[in-house]
Amino acid sequence: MAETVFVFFVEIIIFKLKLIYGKIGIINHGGEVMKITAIEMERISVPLIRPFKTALRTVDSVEDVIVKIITDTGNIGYGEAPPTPVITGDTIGSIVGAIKEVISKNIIGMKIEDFEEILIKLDKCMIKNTSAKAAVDIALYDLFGQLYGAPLYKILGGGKKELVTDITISVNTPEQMALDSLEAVKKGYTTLKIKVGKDSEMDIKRLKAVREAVGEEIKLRIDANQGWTPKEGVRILRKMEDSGIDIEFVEQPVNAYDIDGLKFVTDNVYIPVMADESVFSPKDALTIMQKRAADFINIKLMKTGGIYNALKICSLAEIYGIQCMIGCMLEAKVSVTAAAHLAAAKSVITKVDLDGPVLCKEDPVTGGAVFTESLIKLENKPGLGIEGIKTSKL
Ligand SMILES: C[C@H](N)C(=O)N[C@@H](CCC(=O)O)C(=O)O
Ligand SMILES: [Mg+2]
Repeated sequence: MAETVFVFFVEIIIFKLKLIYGKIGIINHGGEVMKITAIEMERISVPLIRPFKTALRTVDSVEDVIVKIITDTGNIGYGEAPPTPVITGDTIGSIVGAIKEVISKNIIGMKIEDFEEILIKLDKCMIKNTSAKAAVDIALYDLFGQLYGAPLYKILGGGKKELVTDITISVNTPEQMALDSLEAVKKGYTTLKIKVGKDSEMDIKRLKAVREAVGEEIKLRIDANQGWTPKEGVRILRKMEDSGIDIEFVEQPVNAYDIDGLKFVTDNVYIPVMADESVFSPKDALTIMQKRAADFINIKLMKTGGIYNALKICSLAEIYGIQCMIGCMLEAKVSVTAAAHLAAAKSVITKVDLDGPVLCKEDPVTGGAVFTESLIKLENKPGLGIEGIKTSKL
């Protein structure tokens, strides 16, 4: 414990020194290559304010792997990956195994200066394992920002410094969901993401109760997390339309692999449909866009394997004229900061579901973006601006 706290403070001091000396030109990365010398992994365990419940699972805490990419210049790039077995298939063990046994062996010794080469290596060195790849990709982008002394959103071409996120209301009884929604609105949230997909008749009652509680001004988006069959989805959504409950969009009404079923829902309701679990790779996104199987795409770094592939989905969405949401799993501030930088840089990302950090009881991360309920503010520090993380050993 004492050792972890010591390392934490030393990391903060090193970071501050780099900021000071970087500013007055003593550290000039202009001529440096920044070689990767090691990849270390630790973990964070953060209790949630309340249980997070979806049609797929119930979780009480964030249990994520923290990745630190160490370089010969003393710079550290930070990344993070949550185990989300029901969506990505990844566990703590699989994330750690993929990084230790495959990814590290492929990228240690490479230069951050040769950025695209490293990202291609990372993408190609193994299939699947998108959470492990995302954690490493995020740490690489952090270092890339540090190498050129600019915050990631600027490196990605963006100028926006603030975002507004929704907050998720877990699936519970209609009464409980109405109370939770009201509490969120009192905290300043203007958009709520309502979890449904468990018992279709009850879902309509849930939505009615929430709408009654929060009034007409609050935007409601719903997420069924694959909970309905295509016909069931159409029936429920039409009932919602008929009862006049205004819904911004519905996320992933049907099974992730049922693209025809997703299209069936999209074609048969007015409420716009967003693909979430159906889209991991840019190829998945392209299929959805070509088939017009959904109206929107939810981009999550843990599904794409990081920013490198997320950018490709953004480009496809620009070409096809499809708006995207940036989402997250149960993630703390490191990976959600990376997602916020991406969203700030891409105007095709018009919707934000980055509530991971505000669902947590504690914040183990110093630095990064500032999360104040619905408001996310990006800092002007190099890369992600992470200063230190209270971690424990794996
Ligand atoms: C946390 C975020 N608002 C969210 O709902 N993300 C996922 C589910 C994440 C999980 O189960 O860890 C989603 O389906 O959009
Ligand atoms: Mg979803």
